[in-house]
Amino acid sequence: MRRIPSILVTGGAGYIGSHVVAQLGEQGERIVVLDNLSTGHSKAVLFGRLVVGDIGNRKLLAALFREYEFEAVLHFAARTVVPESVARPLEYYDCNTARARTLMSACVEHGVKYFIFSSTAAVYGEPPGGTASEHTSPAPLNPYGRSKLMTEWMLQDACNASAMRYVILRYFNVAGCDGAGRIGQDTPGATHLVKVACQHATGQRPHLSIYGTDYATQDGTCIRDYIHVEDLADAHLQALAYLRGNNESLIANCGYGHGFSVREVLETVRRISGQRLDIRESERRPGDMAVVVADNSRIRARLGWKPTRDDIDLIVNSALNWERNMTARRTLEGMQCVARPNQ
Ligand SMILES: NC(=O)c1ccc[n+]([C@@H]2O[C@H](COP(=O)([O-])OP(=O)(O)OC[C@H]3O[C@@H](n4cnc5c(N)ncnc54)[C@H](O)[C@@H]3O)[C@@H](O)[C@H]2O)c1
Ligand SMILES: O=c1ccn([C@@H]2O[C@H](COP(=O)(O)OP(=O)(O)O[C@H]3O[C@H](CO)[C@H](O)[C@H](O)[C@H]3O)[C@@H](O)[C@H]2O)c(=O)[nH]1
Repeated sequence: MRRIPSILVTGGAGYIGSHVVAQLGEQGERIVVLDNLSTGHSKAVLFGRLVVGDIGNRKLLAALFREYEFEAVLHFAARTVVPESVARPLEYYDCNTARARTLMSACVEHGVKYFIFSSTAAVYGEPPGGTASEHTSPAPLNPYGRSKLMTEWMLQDACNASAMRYVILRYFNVAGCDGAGRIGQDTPGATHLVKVACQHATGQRPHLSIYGTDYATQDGTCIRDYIHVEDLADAHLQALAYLRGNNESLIANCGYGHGFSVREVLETVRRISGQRLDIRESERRPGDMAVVVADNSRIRARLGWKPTRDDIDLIVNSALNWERNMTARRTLEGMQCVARPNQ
């Protein structure tokens, strides 16, 4: 039987993966999404076939690789909540490292050409001076970052020993959603600042906390490099084109190269939403770094990546629109539930 040429996207029902699937689909790529729906949602998969299953399921992988000829694998599937990784480290090493190994092994066995891996700025820990370039030595401070760094190393070793090539993208702080409002960040238990601030501004959380106001920054709060999810999705399409262009494997940071403090982000959410925010100043969150910003010169030079949404107002606006739509949808679903018994 002739295998169907396709691209495999693991975790494609999740926040970032679903945005990449949308862009790949719009470009006419044939896609198979493999997702166990632990934090993802089937309705977020706008293109391609969704296979509900786990990246660690060897039998399922064997069946998929028998049916499809995967030219490339884009690997998003992971556990992603840092405090949870501290409390339950072995679950993170299992999902992010051990199961990734099972996936990689199937890729090498079946001659996948390209592997694009979702890594994280968390591999840098606290970069000296606050800015991380790909030359900065990785020094992750939590099990999440370590589980991703181990997978980077495993991927590099697997590619060195085979014909597979990789792009490892180290994302900084991802926020915002699809410009058309079809998909967004719907990850249960998300702890990301922009997400929780927009949830508060739309009445889904009673208050907000600033974790630490005594950092050595201008206003005492932590600084991060917030990147719009659609600019990040562009980087994946460019990474795929780069690998198809017969270029060598690459590690690249994905961030804008400048940051905003927690207070600046919250002030933006207040201004754009027009809502008064109930903000409480709390203790530092364990494991937080004062400043984490990307040196993005490599991704610009090597992938030709030119972000077009480097605007905190735009990021917050799109995240707010998503939360408003979600709230409206839930209200409607609630009304339908109430209406049904009387029908
Ligand atoms: N969100 C961020 O700010 C951020 C920053 C840096 C890196 N990343 C990385 O980006 C990737 C995507 O993150 P996200 O924010 O979209 O998270 P997410 O939780 O929304 O998406 C992860 C997806 O993977 C699926 N999944 C998890 N374990 C699986 C498994 N064993 N088998 C199959 N599917 C599985 C989930 O159901 C979900 O759909 C992750 O690898 C994460 O480490 C995210
Ligand atoms: O309710 C909140 C949530 C966050 N913060 C602060 O806001 C900043 C950003 O926190 P996020 O949780 O949004 O993001 P992190 O920088 O902790 O980590 C995120 O970005 C990292 C990359 O830098 C990793 O990829 C990680 O997976 C992802 O959660 C931190 O100083 C945090 O203390 C608050 O003050 N209040």
